[in-house]
Amino acid sequence: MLYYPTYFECYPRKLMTLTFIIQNDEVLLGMKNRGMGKGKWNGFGGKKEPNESIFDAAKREVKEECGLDAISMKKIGFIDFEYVGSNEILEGHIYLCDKFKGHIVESDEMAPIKWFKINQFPLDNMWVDHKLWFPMVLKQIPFKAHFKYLDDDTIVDSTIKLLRIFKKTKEIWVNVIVKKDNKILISNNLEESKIFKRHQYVKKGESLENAALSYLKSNYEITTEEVPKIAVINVELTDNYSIPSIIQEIHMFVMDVSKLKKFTQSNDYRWTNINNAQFFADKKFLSTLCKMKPFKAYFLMDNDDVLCSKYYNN
Ligand SMILES: CNc1ncnc2c1ncn2[C@@H]1O[C@H](COP(=O)(O)OP(=O)(O)OP(=O)(O)O)[C@@H](O)[C@H]1O
Repeated sequence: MLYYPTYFECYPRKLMTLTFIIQNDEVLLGMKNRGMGKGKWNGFGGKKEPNESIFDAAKREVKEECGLDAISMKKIGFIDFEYVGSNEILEGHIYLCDKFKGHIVESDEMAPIKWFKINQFPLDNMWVDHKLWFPMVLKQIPFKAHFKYLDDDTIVDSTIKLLRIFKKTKEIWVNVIVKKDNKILISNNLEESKIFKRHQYVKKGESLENAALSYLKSNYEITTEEVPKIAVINVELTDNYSIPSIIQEIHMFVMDVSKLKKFTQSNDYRWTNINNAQFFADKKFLSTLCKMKPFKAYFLMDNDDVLCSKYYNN
C-alpha cells in the first residue's frame, strides 16, 4: 500500500479549484499575470469563497477567468500543496470540463488565453507538479496527490496515489542484483539491462527464495544456495498513462559476490558503478538496495519514467 502523508491533517486548509477545459484534442490555458502562478500557463481556478460549494467555486472561477460558462464538469483529482516552513495546506480540487458555452474573454489577470494541442502542451512553462499528474487528467484517471514545495519551482517530496476505480490484480515477481563493493552486474543488452522489465515471475506454490535462486543460476554462473532478500517494491505501471490494472510486487534480492569463493562472470554482463547504472527506477533505488538493509518502496511508473517514488524502512 502506498503511504499517504497524514501528519498535516490538523493543518488549516485553504480550498482552491483548478479546471481544465478540453475540446477535441485541445486544452484551454491562460497566462497568469498576477497572484499564484504568475508568468505560467494555468488552468482556471482560485480560492473557494465562504458559503460556496467547491463545485460552484470551480464554475465561478472558470467564468471569471476566461468568460466561459461550464456546463459539464467532472472532478478528476485532489492535490494537497504544502510549502516547507508553512503549516497551511492548499487543497486543490481538479476538474475537467468538456462542455461549455459562451465566448472566451481575456482579463488583466489572465491573458492571453489559448487552445493548446495536447501533444504541444507547455509543460515547461507551468507549475512543475503538472508534469507528474496532468497526463492523468487527460486519461481521466482519478488521483490524489501531495506535493511539498521548497519554493515555487522546487518540489522536495511528492506522493501520487491513483484512486482505485476497479480491482487491480497483483503479480508477484523476484529479481536478483549481483553486487561487488559499489558495482553491480548489468547486461550488455540494453533492453535486458532495464530492471523493471527483466524480473522473474513467481509460479503458484513456489517460494520466493527458490524463485530468486533459480533466477540467479539461470542468469549467472554461480554456486550458492543462499541469497538475501533486501526489498519489497510495489510498482504500478501506467504504460502510456493508461489506467493501471496490475500492481507488480517485486521482491528484490541482492547477491554480494565479493565473499564468494567461486564466481565466473560471463561475457554477457559487465560491472557498472551503481551511480552510473541507468534504468534502475529513480536515483536512490540502487544505492539504497546495495546498502543491504531491508526496505519497502512504491513506484508509479510510465514506461521508464518514475512519476512518483516512496521509500519506507521495513
Ligand atoms: C503550488 N503548486 C501549484 N500547482 C498548480 N496549481 C496551483 C499551485 N498553487 C496554486 N495553484 C492554482 O493557482 C490558482 C490560485 O489562484 P489565485 O489567483 O491565488 O486564486 P484567486 O483567483 O482566488 O485569487 P485572488 O483572490 O483573485 O487573489 C488555483 O487555481 C490553484 O489551484
